[in-house]
Amino acid sequence: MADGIRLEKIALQLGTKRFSFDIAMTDGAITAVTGPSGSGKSTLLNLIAGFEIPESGRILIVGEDVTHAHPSKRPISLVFQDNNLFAHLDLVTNIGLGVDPSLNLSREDWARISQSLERVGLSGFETRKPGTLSGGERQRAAFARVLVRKRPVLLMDEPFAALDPELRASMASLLLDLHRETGNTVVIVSHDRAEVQKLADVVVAVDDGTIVNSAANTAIPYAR
Ligand SMILES: Nc1ncnc2c1ncn2[C@@H]1O[C@H](COP(=O)(O)OP(=O)(O)OP(=O)(O)O)[C@@H](O)[C@H]1O
Repeated sequence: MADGIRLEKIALQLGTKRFSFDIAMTDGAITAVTGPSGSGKSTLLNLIAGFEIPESGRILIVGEDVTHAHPSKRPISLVFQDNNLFAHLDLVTNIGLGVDPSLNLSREDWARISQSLERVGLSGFETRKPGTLSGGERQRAAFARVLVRKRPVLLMDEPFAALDPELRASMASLLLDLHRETGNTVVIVSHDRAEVQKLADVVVAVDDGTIVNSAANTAIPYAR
C-alpha cells in the first residue's frame, strides 16, 4: 500500500535528548502512537508537522518531500494539546481561517462552519473567544476546524484528553466518521488503550526517542 507519511532515517537532537525515526505510515490508515511520557511522541508529530526540522533524513507526505517545508505549506491539519486557536478571534473566524487564511469564504463555507460546530456540540458558541471556553470546549473547537479543512493528513496529539469519557467516545466516533468520509491518513497520540483499540489500524510504540514496535491493531476491525 502507498505511504501517506514516510520518515526516512530522521535524526534530531533537542537539548540532551536524541531522536531517530524511520517509519512509513500507510496512506488512508489511522496510526496510533503510544509510549511513556517523554519518549518522543510529540516530537514525532512535530517533525511531521514541520515544527521541528531534522538534522538529517527526509520526510515525505503523500510522496512529496516536505523535510524543509514550512508547516503552513504541508498538506496537514492539526489538533495539538494547545489547540492552536487564535485567542483574539471568535470561533467562527478561527474555524474560517482553517478553510481559507484570507477568509474569502462563500455562504456554503460559512454553513459548513456552523455545521462543524454543531457536530462537536458547540452550536451557539460561534461568537465566543477561545479564552471563554473550557479546555474540553477548546479541544472540540479545534476538532471542528479539522472537520471543515479536510486535508489528506490529520495529526492529533492527545486531542480528547480534556474530555469526560462519554464526550471522548463521541469525539472518537466523529473522528472515525470523518476518516470514513475522507479516507484521510491520521496519526493520533493517545494514552487511552480503549481509544487506541477503537480507532487504530496500526499501533506504533515509541520509547527513548525511537520507534520500538509497529504492528497492526489486533482488535477486530469490524468492531470499530
Ligand atoms: N526543545 C527541547 N529542548 C530540550 N528537550 C526537549 C525539547 N523538546 C522536547 N524535549 C525533551 O524530549 C523528550 C521527548 O519529548 P516529547 O514531548 O516528544 O515526549 P512525549 O512522548 O510526547 O511525552 P508526553 O507523553 O509527556 O507528552 C522529553 O524528555 C522532553 O523533555
